[in-house]
Amino acid sequence: MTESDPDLLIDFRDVAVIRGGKTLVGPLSWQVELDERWVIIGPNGAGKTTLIRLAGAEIHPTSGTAFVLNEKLGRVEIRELSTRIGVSSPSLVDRVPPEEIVSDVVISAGYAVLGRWRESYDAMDRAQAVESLESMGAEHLADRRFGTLSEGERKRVVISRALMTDPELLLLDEPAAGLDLGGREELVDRLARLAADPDAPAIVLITHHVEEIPEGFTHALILSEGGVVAQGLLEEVLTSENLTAAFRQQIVLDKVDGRYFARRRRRAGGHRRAAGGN
Ligand SMILES: Nc1ncnc2c1ncn2[C@@H]1O[C@H](COP(=O)(O)OP(=O)(O)OP(=O)(O)O)[C@@H](O)[C@H]1O
Repeated sequence: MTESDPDLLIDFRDVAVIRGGKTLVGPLSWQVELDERWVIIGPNGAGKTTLIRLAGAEIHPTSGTAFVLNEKLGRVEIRELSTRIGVSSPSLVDRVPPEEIVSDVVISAGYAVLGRWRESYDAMDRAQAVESLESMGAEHLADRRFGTLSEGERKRVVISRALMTDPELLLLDEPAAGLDLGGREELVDRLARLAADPDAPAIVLITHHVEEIPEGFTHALILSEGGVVAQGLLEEVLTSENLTAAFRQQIVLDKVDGRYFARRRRRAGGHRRAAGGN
C-alpha cells in the first residue's frame, strides 16, 4: 500500500533512522489514530527524541515509509505541515528569546515564527492565544517576559504555543523534565484535562518517568536501544516486566488513582543487611 489510511495521523512502516552507521531508532512500525493519547517511554538514548522528530516531520527516515498526517515524509515540504503539528520540546523552550512577551510567544506560532513578528495581530489571533494559555492555566502570564518565568511556567507557555494553531497532532518531548514536584503535578493535571477533552488533538508525550503519565492517556510505546519493547494499550503495555526489560533493572510498578509509580525491586535480604550494618 503506497497511501496512508486517513484515520492514521502517524503511520510508520519499518522505519529506521541511521546516522554515521549507527541506528538511532528502528526499524519499527507504529500507528497513531485520531483521539489517541500516546506516551513514549524508555531510558536515556533509547531513540525517543529521534522518533518524535520523525513524527514532527523534522527529519526523514533512512529506510522504511513514514506518513505523518497522510503526507509521505520525503515527498512533502516540511513547512507545509508545521502549523498542523504542535511541538513542545526542551530545545524550543531554550530558543525563546528571554525578552519576548508571553502572548507574543504564543501568538507567533500561527505564523510559524518564534517571538513577535507582526506589528499587530488580529482579534481572532488574540482570542485564540488567550484560549491556548487558558488551557494550560497560564493566562495570567500573558503580559510577562518569557525570561522572568519559572521553568514550569515556561513549559506551560510553550505547550500553549503548540496549541495555538489548533493542530491535529500535539508532540510533547519531556514536558515535565526539570520541574519540581509542584510544577510537575500542575503540568500533569493540565495534560490530563487536555487528554480528556474530545476536541483536543492526538497527543504523543515522551517521558523517562511513569509518574509523569497523565490520566486519560490511552497507549504506550516502550523503547530501548532504538527498538520497541512493547506497544499498544497503556494498561497492557505498561507492566513491571516491560519496564524491567527496557530499563534493565528489576522494576516494580504500582497504579494509584489512575497514576503510575515505579521503583526498583529491593533485593531479598537487602533490608536486613542494611539494618544490621556492615
Ligand atoms: N546525529 C546523530 N549522530 C549520531 N548519533 C546520534 C545523533 N543524534 C542522536 N544520536 C544518538 O542516538 C541515540 C538516540 O538519541 P535520542 O536523542 O533519540 O534518544 P532519547 O531516547 O531521546 O534520549 P534521552 O532520553 O537521553 O533524551 C543516542 O545514543 C544519541 O547519542
